[in-house]
Amino acid sequence: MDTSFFTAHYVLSLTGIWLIYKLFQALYNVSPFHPLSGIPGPKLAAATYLPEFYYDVVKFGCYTKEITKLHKRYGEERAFSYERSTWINSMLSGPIVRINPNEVHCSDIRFADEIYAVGGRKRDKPVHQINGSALGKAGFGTVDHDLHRLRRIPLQKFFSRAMIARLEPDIQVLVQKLCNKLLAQSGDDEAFDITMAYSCFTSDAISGYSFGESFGFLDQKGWYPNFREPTASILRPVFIFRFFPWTKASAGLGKHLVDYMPKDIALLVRTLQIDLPNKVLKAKKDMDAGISYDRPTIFASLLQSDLDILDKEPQRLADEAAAVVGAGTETTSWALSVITYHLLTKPELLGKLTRELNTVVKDPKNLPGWTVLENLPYLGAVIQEGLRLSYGVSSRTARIPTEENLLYRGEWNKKPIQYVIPQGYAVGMSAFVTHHDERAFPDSYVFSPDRWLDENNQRRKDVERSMLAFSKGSRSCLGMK
Ligand code: HEM
Repeated sequence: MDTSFFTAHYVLSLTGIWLIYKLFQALYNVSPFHPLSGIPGPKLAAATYLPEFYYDVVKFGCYTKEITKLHKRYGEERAFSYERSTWINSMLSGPIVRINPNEVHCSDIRFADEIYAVGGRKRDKPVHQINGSALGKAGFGTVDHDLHRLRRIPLQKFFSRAMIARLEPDIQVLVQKLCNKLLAQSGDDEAFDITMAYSCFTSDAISGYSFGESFGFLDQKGWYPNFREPTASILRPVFIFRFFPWTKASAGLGKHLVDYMPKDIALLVRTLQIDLPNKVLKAKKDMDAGISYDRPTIFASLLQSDLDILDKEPQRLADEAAAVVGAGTETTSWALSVITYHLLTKPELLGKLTRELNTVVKDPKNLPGWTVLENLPYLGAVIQEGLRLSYGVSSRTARIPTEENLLYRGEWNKKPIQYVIPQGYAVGMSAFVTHHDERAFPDSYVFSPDRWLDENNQRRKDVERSMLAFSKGSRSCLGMK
């Protein structure tokens, strides 16, 4: 018998053993012995990752919509209607569903502070989720609670309200530049894509603040290149990375292939993989030579922090910087685009906002400070509504309570319900699901800033509590201010 027979036999045996192992694993996952066995949800999702794979990888990023349906399906209860003399489905939606063998999804905002806890309550990020990020060494992509905390502290100082307040004059200069360019363009008859304009603006603002030098996208003629499309392109394989983490190695090859990529993707890859690591080295050199700057860059702040020496290694700091660019630019520019779209298509809302702004803006070329603007109720409401309908991170973001079980108590269909989410298992929420909870946001697809204000034109704290745009707790957005 030849060696190819033995090789085929060996491969088939290994495949068989693997399939039997997977079968037993699936049986255990749906058995009463599994710690999540008490949580409602489809059996196939409890047994395997196949439904998530199908909706997120094959149908590309559709599992969130499917999760919305699961909340509806597993919240329905049959009740007899005496009026209609028939059985009907009642109950709005089930608050807790099992969406894969090791993860639970929640649609009840009242439970958010338990999931995304603060203080000493430890919350890891699930490895399955982090696998999707090519920035494993950034705080954003850190699994372990304690390590994440250490990495977050210096960034938290860098993005504090006081530090951001010092940035205000620079932002005003950029806003003026943006407005001048938009006004100049509005004279032309040609339509243009406002999301590109905002992407240029947010990239310039964040790079100027974080790296001491702006990318300069607003200075170029027109709006291209910018990082909007390239960011979408490099985020596309996220779901494949999640299921096949070894494919992430391909992300590191980018810098060797820049000469063969489309111009804008090459620019982003060069910035993230070549320019940012070089900036770290320069910041280190400057620091060693005793050179300091009026306003520190993100790298100088991290290098001067109490982080472990290994955590100050150039590639990790470059990952941290790339995470800030990734997390901050497209979220913010998309929120601005959503707001712009709704204001331009609803002149009555634009009129109301303009009237309010006119009470404080005497000269459009000399805008009042944020301390004045933040007191305008309708402006605040427009921003909140834009954040709600732009979702920020629309897909789910989960946490693992590593040292405590979480107890969900609620009342559904006038009956008390209770679930225990055992420690070590992931539980998450999605802005897309939460922001369309009709109990908190009636007619949730309608852009309606008034929902954020009460009859006295004051902010409605109860509605604000239902918002998940910046996530919550110890890993919430650092750029919120
Ligand atoms: C409309 C604007 C923004 C929205 C809606 C938003 C939303 C979010 C959300 C939902 C998270 C949590 C993600 C998770 O749980 O995995 C997050 C994290 C983060 N955001 Fe933002 N973000 C915005 C702007 C910014 C800006 C301007 C910056 C910085 C310049 C920034 C930096 C970060 C960082 C560094 C993290 C990771 C925090 C950590 O893991 O400790 N974000 N953001």
